[in-house]
Amino acid sequence: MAPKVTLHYFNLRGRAEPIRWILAYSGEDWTDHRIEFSEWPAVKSIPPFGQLPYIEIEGQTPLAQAYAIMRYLATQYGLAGADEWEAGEIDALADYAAEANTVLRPYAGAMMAKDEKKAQQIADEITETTIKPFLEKYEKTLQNNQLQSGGEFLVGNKPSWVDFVVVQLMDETLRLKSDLLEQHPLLKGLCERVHNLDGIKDFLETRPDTPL
Ligand SMILES: N[C@@H](CCC(=O)N[C@@H](CS)C(=O)NCC(=O)O)C(=O)O
Repeated sequence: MAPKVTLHYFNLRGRAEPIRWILAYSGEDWTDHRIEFSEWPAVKSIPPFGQLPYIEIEGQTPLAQAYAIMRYLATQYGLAGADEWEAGEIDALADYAAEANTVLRPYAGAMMAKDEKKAQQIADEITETTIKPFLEKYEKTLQNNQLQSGGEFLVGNKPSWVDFVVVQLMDETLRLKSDLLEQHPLLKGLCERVHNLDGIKDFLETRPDTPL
């Protein structure tokens, strides 16, 4: 039996959500520890860089930084590509998604400040401009991968952690604009496939409803 993982994050989807999907997919027992904002000042000194998310695994020192955590867990659970080249391709697509997530951050800031008018204004702007090129690139990646390897995921012919990162990004942008994927059928199909993977389907049905 693999040592049990505890994931610490706020009670939000945010940076932890694709980590949760990796853990849910793994079929292993894990703990989804959600920290309230009121508790945070008292525990901020615990994680390595004073930030969330971080994970604890029995017998190890804590591991922080969302992408480092995902890479580590994905390697444990067969979600990090078939070889080192695929692992590199996965990293590249994940780093590209990190840029798209940066675009979404002002929206998250406005939501956290409970300024819904400003959040809506930001959502309208970014969905009309900055998000579209990301969608086009991911749609093209899926098209190329289908031609090259017959795969229905972003890299190779099985799911990897970057599928989870990109589908979460799609989920978040769909909350801003519900018809965003109408012109991107392959991305829409990827979202459905990932949402229905073993472990992830159950997790999505039972996760807490949070604003971000
Ligand atoms: N590069 C880090 C960034 C982590 C980060 O900014 N975490 C935020 C929450 S999303 C946080 O801990 N904020 C509270 C604080 O810094 O006190 C990662 O990807 O994990």
